Amino acid sequence: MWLSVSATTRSPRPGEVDGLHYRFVSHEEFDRLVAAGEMLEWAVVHGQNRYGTPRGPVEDKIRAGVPVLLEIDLQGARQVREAVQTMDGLDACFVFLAPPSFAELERRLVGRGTESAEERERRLATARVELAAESEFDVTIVNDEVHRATDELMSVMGVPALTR
Ligand SMILES: Nc1ncnc2c1ncn2[C@@H]1O[C@H](COP(=O)(O)OP(=O)(O)OP(=O)(O)O)[C@@H](O)[C@H]1O
Ligand SMILES: Nc1nc2c(ncn2[C@@H]2O[C@H](COP(=O)(O)O)[C@@H](O)[C@H]2O)c(=O)[nH]1
Repeated sequence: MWLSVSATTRSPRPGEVDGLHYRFVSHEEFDRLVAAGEMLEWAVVHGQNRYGTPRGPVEDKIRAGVPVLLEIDLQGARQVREAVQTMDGLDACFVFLAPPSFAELERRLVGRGTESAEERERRLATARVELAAESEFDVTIVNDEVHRATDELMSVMGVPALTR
């Protein structure tokens, strides 16, 4: 399994590494990637920053027969659903990763401590919109205990559970 590294115009949080967590790019570079058709999908997420999936590495992995995981928002998932329909023989499964409850989602976001109260409210508003779209997805996995949820995701993807 290969986890795609997204490009984003968001600034890195402490501890985030360019090329590992994201490719942190300027607005100009993001514009260039979009104009050159190098994004499989992209969206403005939480009404603020742009995030997108670089097309090349995903296509390389698919050609090599490696299952690819995209961790993207609802708008991106809708774009990928459209794109997949035009790609012969490609199989995609759309997984909705749900929090155990809205209160727990809020508690975790507060615990992460990376946003201002205003920014957090924006993210919670996005979460409400996304939770309302759960039925668009093929499978829901509840992110209660991280290792259990990861194992369930690996099972959906048909790959052996990660060794820990
Ligand atoms: N299963 C879990 N158990 C406990 N804490 C979790 C679990 N999953 C995620 N968290 C914590 O919740 C916080 C938010 O998770 P994450 O950073 O993955 O956000 P996100 O889903 O990408 O949401 P956003 O789009 O707002 O960033 C993080 O501090 C993360 O460590
Ligand atoms: N459409 C896309 N959405 C993406 C991509 N990478 C991440 N995301 C979404 O953004 C939020 C916010 O991320 P954060 O790192 O600022 O907390 C994340 O939860 C995803 O839903 C992408 O490539 N395309």
